Order: sequence, then structure tokens, then C-alpha cells
Amino acid sequence: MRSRFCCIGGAYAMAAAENEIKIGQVDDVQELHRTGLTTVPDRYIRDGDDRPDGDNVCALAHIPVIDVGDLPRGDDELDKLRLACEEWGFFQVVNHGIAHELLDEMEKLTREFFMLPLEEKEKYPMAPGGIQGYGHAFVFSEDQKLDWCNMLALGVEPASIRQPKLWPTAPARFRETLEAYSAEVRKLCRTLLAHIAETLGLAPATFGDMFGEAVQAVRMNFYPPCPRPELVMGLSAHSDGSAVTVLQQDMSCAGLQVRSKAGAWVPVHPVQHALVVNLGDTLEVLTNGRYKSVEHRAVVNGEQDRLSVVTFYAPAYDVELGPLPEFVTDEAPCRYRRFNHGEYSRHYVTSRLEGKKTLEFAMVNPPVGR
Ligand SMILES: O=C(O)CCC(=O)C(=O)O
Ligand SMILES: [Fe+2]
Repeated sequence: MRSRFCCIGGAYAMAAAENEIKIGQVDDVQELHRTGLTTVPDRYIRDGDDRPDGDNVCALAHIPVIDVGDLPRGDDELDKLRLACEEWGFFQVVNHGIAHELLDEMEKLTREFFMLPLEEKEKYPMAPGGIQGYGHAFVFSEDQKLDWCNMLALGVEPASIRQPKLWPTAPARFRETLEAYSAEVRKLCRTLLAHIAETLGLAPATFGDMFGEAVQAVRMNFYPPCPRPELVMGLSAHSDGSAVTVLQQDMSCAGLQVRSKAGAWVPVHPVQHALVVNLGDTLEVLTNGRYKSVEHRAVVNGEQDRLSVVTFYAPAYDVELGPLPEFVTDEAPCRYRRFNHGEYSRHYVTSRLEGKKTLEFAMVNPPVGR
């Protein structure tokens, strides 16, 4: 039995050595799907209120779409961005400056990677307590429910977090394409953070200056069809530990769902060549909760597979975080303590995905009784 314990980022290999982790039988869901099964193993079956359907899905609402090219030109688009950050914490971006051919190529090669035989993909395993590779992240115990998803997770920047042995050599051009893609997404993250700073009345360079040599990691998620999609979850509800996340999804079907302020799950319908952006826990802390990281999850489908390529952009590990003084006032007292971002990342990747629970680590007054 292979035990898999994964986190993204360079500083955390020691977590494995400290704890002997028993995660039990973890199947590869693509292989399960290939067997033509009509039921799903118990470990994937969620309890009632943790199932995807129910009356809490609001299929009619849409997250905002922002035209990045318009952001420097005037107040209207910036106002839209402010509203998107305040009301949703999630938006799609178009006119983002990344060549559509590059997005298509990244999607195609990622799909080809997941279509490789298991033995090929297992050349890049998420080692027990390891950091990156192919497998299942966020599984820490034998009784934990599993997500209907396969993942390939890789640290990208800075160079010190890269594990080149885990960068697939097949399909051909995967590595170069990921490299080119990541450089473009990095630029976009910087641009977005500069505009997000503006929406908060901060100098555009605020986050860029503060983040130092920002950490960038990518996770590719592949969700094969599932015979009982109404019983399982593709990816458990969570907020991201990043500052911002940029998600590319294929056009096959909607799977990503975002928790609205009213508490409903709102599907993010794919828009051709748009990228989905969400605010992570880091921005919630820095803005003292003015902007919030938002819970999201992925549901799966009975007929179609689905692919997402997700980039997490966060401060360098040695950066000290805490609410910026501008956001701490008599009306908005300090809600988060100061901590080191590396410490938070370590906490994040050694906790299972459970809504916004990870952020309690940073709260001055975490909820009691949980
Ligand atoms: O696949 C998706 O749409 C969600 C992925 C996601 O939220 C993540 O990888 O953090
Ligand atoms: Fe996420």
C-alpha cells in the first residue's frame, strides 16, 4: 500500500518524517472508472449534507467577468473589480493577455498526461510525506473521505521549490509548455494584484513589493466521470491558501462551484479562453477581512471528464503577514494575528480540505466549539 501525503512548497518535507501517516487504500479514480464500475467504493460516498446536489445550488447566478485590458483605462472596470472582490471573491478574466494558443496547448498536454498509462504517471509519485507529484493531496487518515479526482502538483517558483524529477517528460513539450504558461500566469497575477491594490486605495506596487520572490505552484486536477456523481465530491470545499489563484478549466462541463455570500453553491460556467480568478486566505488576512477568500468545491459528472489547471500565487515563505494598518480601525478591529507565511503554508498543506477551517490558524478569535 502506498501512502500519499502531499503538499506544495519546498519547506515541508519534514512533515513526513515527523508523523507516520496511514491513509489506507487510495484508488486511482481513472483506473476505477476504467473498470466500468456501477457503484462507488464507500470511501468516496459523502454524508447527506456533504453531497453535491440539494436545494443549495443556485444555477442561475454568475460570477462577474472582468476585462483586464480595460482595468488601466478608467474607473468603471476597476469598480467592477472592487465589487467582484467584495461580493464574490471570484471572477473570470478575459482579455488577460495570455495567448489562447498557449492556453489550448497547456490544456491539451495536461489532458495527454492524465491519459497516459498509470505506470507512466506513477513515475512522478507524491511520496509519503512528499511535496509534489501525481496522486492525491490532502489525505491524512484511513477514515477520511476521498475526492473523485487525480492530481499532478508541481512547485514552479522560486527555483528552490522545484523538484525537476517530478516534472513529466511525457508528453513531449509538457515541461516547456508549463514553463511558458507559468511565466505568463505569473505576469497576470502581478497585474491583477496591482489592480486589486488600487481597488483598496493602496499603491499598485503594495503586494508586489511585499511578496518578495513570490511562490508559485500549479495543480492539475483531472476528474473522470463517476457512475454516482450525486454521492461524491470531485474536490472537497475549501478556500485557497494563496493570495490569488488563477484557474483554467476545459469547456466540457461546469464542475467548479463557488459559495455565494448567501451560502448557495454557484456553478462557474466555462467561458472559452477566460481564466477564473479567486482571492485566497492571504488577501483576507492582509485586508483584515475586507476582501475574503471564498469557499469553493468541484463536483463531477456522470458522462464527461473534466480538467482544471490551477496556479497558486503567494508571498515568499519568509514574508511576515498580518492585517495592513490601513484596514484596522475602531470599527474594524484586528481579526488576524501576525505570522510567517511559510508557517501558514505548512499548516495549510498538512490539514485536510474543510471549508475555511485552515484560516482559523490566523484568527485572533477563532470560532469555538468546532
Ligand atoms: O477543479 C476545480 O475547478 C477546482 C480546483 C481547486 O479549487 C483547487 O485546485 O484548489
Ligand atoms: Fe481551490
